[in-house]
Amino acid sequence: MLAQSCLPRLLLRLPRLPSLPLLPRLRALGPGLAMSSATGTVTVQQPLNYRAGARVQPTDGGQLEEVFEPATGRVLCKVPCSGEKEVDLAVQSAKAAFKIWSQMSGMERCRVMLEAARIIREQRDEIATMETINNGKSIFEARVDIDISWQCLEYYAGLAGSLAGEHIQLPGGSFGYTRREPLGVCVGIGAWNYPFQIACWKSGPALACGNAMVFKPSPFTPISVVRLAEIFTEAGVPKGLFNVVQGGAATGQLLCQHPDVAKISFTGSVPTGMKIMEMAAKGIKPVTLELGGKSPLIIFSDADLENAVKGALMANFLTQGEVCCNGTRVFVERKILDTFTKEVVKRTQKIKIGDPLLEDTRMGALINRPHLNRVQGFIKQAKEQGAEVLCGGDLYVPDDPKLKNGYYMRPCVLGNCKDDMTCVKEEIFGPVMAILPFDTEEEVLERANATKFGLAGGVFTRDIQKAHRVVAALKAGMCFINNYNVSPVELPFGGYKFSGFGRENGRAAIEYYSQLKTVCVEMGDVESVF
Ligand SMILES: NC(=O)c1ccc[n+]([C@@H]2O[C@H](COP(=O)([O-])OP(=O)(O)OC[C@H]3O[C@@H](n4cnc5c(N)ncnc54)[C@H](O)[C@@H]3O)[C@@H](O)[C@H]2O)c1
Ligand SMILES: C[N+](C)(C)CCCC=O
Repeated sequence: MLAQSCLPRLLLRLPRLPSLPLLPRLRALGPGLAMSSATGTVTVQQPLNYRAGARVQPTDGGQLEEVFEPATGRVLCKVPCSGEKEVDLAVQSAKAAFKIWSQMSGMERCRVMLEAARIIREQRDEIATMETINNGKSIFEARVDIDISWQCLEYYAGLAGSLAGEHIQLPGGSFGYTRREPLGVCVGIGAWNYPFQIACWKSGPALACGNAMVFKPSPFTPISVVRLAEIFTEAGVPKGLFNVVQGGAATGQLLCQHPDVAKISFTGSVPTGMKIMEMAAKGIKPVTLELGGKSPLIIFSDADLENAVKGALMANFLTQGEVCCNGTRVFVERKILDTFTKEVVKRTQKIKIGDPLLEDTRMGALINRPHLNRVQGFIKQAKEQGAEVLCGGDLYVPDDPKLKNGYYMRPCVLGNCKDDMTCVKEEIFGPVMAILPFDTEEEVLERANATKFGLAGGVFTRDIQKAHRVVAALKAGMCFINNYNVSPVELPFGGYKFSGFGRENGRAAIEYYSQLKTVCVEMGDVESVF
């Protein structure tokens, strides 16, 4: 399914890289990860904080967070949460590197970032393997994530050399100009569904603009971002430009409240986003919020059915459905409801679930046991409220004994859904699609927009006017016509309403990682009022 739709566009334009000999490939995983390519065999021993160009143990590491391998339920490592002292050391390290990096020309920054992109590309399979082991998504998808990651750094490297202000003529030969300047030390806080990619979506524009960064990944997925930090150092950024602190809410709060932090870029849930915004308000810090969603996907009866069905699966089942912009409310024009539903169910049942490191797996394990239970709870409640489970929704136990404690479930399609059901209103963040029939364009738009969220939306139709009319009326930041969940880094991504504000990717992100200085130049004498 994925191979036929988004991948050619994402990948085929890339020239092939020569494959690397085995030893450098293993070394590329970093000294901390003794890795074979098999699920259930990994150990992580080295420190996962990164400061001043090296892996470090936090000076005041507190509580230990267990990190799981979702495919097996094994503990991969225990990571100490960073305290106030470690957070301060990371910020000071970033502050020192900022002085050097911000004085470099855009072209100099471009070269370093291109080298980082090249290294990621070269080590794509190894990084994807780490991501799969720690997140549970299929290796097939993780490779796409890593491709999007290095493309993001390449894109912002390209912009770094052309960041510029304006020249404005004023009367009498006077003039003004603007300078686009970096903000300083930016904090990135990430969610667990796209650990490496989120770190690149934040560090790419931040570093291109001349900022430094301290990044805190989710405590569930602390592993791959440290590799990104090492790659930046190998590529030639000043030591301390990109630092990693590990921890959960308490560490995140210390970062947000640190007086030397100039900006916060957050990806995560709405409730945490509210707290981040409050902390940012107290420090008058600009903030980017990439939050959750419950996005509509509208299928009109004139759509190409084959594409619409593929689009609905793309909109719901990538990364086990743990995707912020998923089109989980699938509105289907009543005329094609039965045909569409039958086909969607048929293809959903064929999705290969299991060991995420196997090449033919298309759905791996959910992030952890509590989250799997939460998703199961939504399905139970949906049934109680009258929805019909058309397929899946139950736990899946793979035959392979080493996977028996992994967090697997069968992707679920719900029929007989109503707009006021919990499964239709709340973000489930799991592989659960709700199908909702509609009759008219006006009606479906009203219903599609009747949500507090506004991250994404999609429409499938062959009618070009209708397609553009519908997306213009959707109150969502990222809209798709005749596809879903493709993510070219050239396009800005971000939400409306409770889904947040600010943008990642595209030129637009530059606005959120820089500030504008205006310079007014007098060419004549001062005409004083006094
Ligand atoms: N819009 C997007 O681009 C996007 C992308 C991915 C995920 N998401 C959203 O993220 C959510 C799932 O991710 P999650 O469960 O990791 O979210 P979460 O809000 O629980 O945690 C996100 C991050 O915030 C940190 N954090 C938690 N409390 C904090 C606090 N008080 N102060 C500072 N930091 C704090 C966490 O440790 C983690 O690193 C979903 O709602 C999903 O839609 C959005
Ligand atoms: C790469 N995707 C599929 C567009 C996901 C973006 C990040 C949201 O969770």
